[in-house]
Amino acid sequence: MFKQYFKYYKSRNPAPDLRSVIDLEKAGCEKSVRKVPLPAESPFPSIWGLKPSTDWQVWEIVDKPGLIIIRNPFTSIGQRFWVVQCLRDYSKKPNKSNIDGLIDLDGWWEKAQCNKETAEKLRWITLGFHHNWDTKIYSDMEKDEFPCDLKGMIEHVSKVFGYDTFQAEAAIINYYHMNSTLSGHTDHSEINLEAPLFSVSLGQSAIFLLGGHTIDEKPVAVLLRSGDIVIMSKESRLSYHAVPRILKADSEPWNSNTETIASPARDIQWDLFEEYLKSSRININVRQVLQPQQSCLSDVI
Ligand SMILES: O=C(O)CCC(=O)C(=O)O
Ligand SMILES: [Fe+2]
Repeated sequence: MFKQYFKYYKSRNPAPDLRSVIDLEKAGCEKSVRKVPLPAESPFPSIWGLKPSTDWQVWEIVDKPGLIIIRNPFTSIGQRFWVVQCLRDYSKKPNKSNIDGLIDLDGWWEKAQCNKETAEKLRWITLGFHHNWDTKIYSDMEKDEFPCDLKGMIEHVSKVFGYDTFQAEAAIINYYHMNSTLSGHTDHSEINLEAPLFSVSLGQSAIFLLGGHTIDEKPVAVLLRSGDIVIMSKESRLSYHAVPRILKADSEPWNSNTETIASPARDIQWDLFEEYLKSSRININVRQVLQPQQSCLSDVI
């Protein structure tokens, strides 16, 4: 069932009918989603490029309890900040990437300016506890410091939802281009599977499929736009999911209200990042690995 839907949405010829994709900006999605209220008097201010949480619009997919979507809670400058971090800063050692051994990661962003092929070669990097794609087992030996800005932003979001003890300990940054897909999988390598998973979309849009705990369950398809944050919690934490298609964005929230974008954000060569973003989507996928009482994997619980 899951695979059939993946193939359907991936297909170029014939192109899929997108009418049953849940689009939070379209009237008619009310039956598929319910609004999640946040505390009215939120003590959470505007930081990390996010608007104050009182301005966030939060939805839960009715058929997939625990699948929460925050509709772009970022300011325009906030989106730009995280794009720059993902392209220029996190793409440096000691972070690991799919281009290790092929291209010097430290020089990737500079090289990417002159060569589109080099730009498109970077598909993922890992931060903190490095995800091992072969064994799917995290290790204390394969761990680097988690960037404190990303930790700050994600833990801020987690607190708004009452996950006061959530610790951002591992992240995968996925770099997609217009023909990229991510096939169906579950994320189950973490010791702590009660902690939710936070997933930030930037740049071009995507169809996100979320099924159930087996591949036999019918998935829902949701349109994710730049800035949207998906939280996979509760029943949805261990559900199959995939990205069968990248779609051209119908708006560029990283460019709205740019007159208010002051230096130093103006000083960085934003046009280079903007060029990359025209045909790319970036996804920041953040997890807690350890149980609250653990300080490393070898701590017995
Ligand atoms: O790109 C996405 O929205 C999802 C990425 C994902 O599922 C993963 O990195 O495990
Ligand atoms: Fe995933």
